[in-house]
Amino acid sequence: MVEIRTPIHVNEAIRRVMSYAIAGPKTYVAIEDSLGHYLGEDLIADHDVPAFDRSPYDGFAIRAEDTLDASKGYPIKLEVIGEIGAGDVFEDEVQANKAVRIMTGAQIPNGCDAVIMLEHVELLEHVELLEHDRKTFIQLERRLRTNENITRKGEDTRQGEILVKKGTYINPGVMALLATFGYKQVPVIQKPKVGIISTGSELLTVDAALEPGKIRDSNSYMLLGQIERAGGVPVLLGQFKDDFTLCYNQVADALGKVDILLTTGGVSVGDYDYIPAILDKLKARVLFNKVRMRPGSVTTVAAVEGKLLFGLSGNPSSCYVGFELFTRPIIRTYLQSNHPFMRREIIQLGSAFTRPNPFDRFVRGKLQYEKGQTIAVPVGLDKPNIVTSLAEADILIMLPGGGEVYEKGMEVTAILLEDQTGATMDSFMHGPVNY
Ligand SMILES: Nc1nc2c(c(=O)[nH]1)N[C@H]1C(S)=C(S)[C@@H](COP(=O)(O)OP(=O)(O)OC[C@H]3O[C@@H](n4cnc5c(N)ncnc54)[C@H](O)[C@@H]3O)O[C@H]1N2
Ligand code: MOO
Ligand SMILES: [Mg+2]
Repeated sequence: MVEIRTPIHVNEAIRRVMSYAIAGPKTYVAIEDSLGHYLGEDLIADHDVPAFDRSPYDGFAIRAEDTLDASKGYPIKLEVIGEIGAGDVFEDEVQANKAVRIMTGAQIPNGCDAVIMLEHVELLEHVELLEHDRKTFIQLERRLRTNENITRKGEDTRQGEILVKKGTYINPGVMALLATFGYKQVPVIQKPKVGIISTGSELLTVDAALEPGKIRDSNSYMLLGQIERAGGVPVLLGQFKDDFTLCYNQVADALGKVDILLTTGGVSVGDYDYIPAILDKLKARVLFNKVRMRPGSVTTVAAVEGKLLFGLSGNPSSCYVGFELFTRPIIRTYLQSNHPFMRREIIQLGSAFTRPNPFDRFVRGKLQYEKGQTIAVPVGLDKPNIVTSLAEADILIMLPGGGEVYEKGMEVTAILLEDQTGATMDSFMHGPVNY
């Protein structure tokens, strides 16, 4: 007798998986290696930025009050008493009617409260004076306000501000902040090790020549990319033929080596689909083995020895979708991301789906931009065994199950696969459109 499975709603499946989510520990990486990690502590400004008043231009630091009488046709003259490059400090207090030549980024000398750009002054050299007594003057024909052209201390940020919250994805901008505040070593959340086991006697290695009845294992490498995109460290544990003892031993052994384990294939009701029996023998707690979704309805998730084991479908598109919906938020929660779920947006559907489906559909699609409108365009054939559609997909178009048909131009929800901002569990499950 073929086992009859009871399908559960996608949100219920997510809830069950998330009840086993754990947070990973903190560790440190060199700032050079921090891109793509999740920050392990709040990044708090420990000093003002900038830490001193500085010049935004190459020009002359002056005292605004000395320019009160300047106007078009009525120039005033200031004596240039020195020069400061970025990184240098002018030690003396600047007195009335004096100016200091200053470069962009240099600290404003004491006594000065405005900067005039090089292009806005005329430089006068008094050659009639003796060589050793030569003086330089600038002439300007406009009045400057106090603090004009000065980048004020603390303008960018103030000491004590939380600039980046713990659990934020480290992008190049966050790296700039880490460097600004002297983080040679960056506190990050340790990335989870995610093991991949491919099952199937039909599978060939990537470098093998095709043989009758066989296919190359594409799921392992697809999952490798998905794990990295989610922020985990993929661990390829091999591909195994459909042999119960062999697969059981591999799975049991792998559980000790990784934080999260993924298997692909062998999860349905076929004669050689051994994953359910392996879970049984491992005494794993099966959270679900059928979800009201297409593709990926056979996705099975179990908890064993405190770890989650994701029995993903062998069909490439089903495997892909099962990972994104259930494994990705587990990886992101491990990374202590504040937004472990994928962002969803309401977008216009690019083509019609006129055959109703009782299950919720997650159609591979891509964002297309037309005259200021964003359109969710399905890519490739919408079948679970399809691999080619995955290359173009940057969204999953959600089409809720039931009797409904979907016309071109209707508003639907798209899940953004490449976005790093993410979403909370609540906004993912109950966003603007329910499914
Ligand atoms: N009688 C039933 N048959 C099937 C059902 C069902 O409910 N009743 N469910 C179907 C659905 S839906 C799916 S999805 C698949 C799930 O199959 P399995 O997870 O058991 O996977 P396999 O049988 O091992 O393989 C399915 C398919 O995928 C190919 N495959 C497997 N591994 C890889 C890999 N690493 N790289 C690329 N392609 C892979 C494999 O050759 C098969 O074509 O079951 C349906 N059947
Ligand atoms: O699990 Mo299957 O992918 O629903 O097609
Ligand atoms: Mg099967």
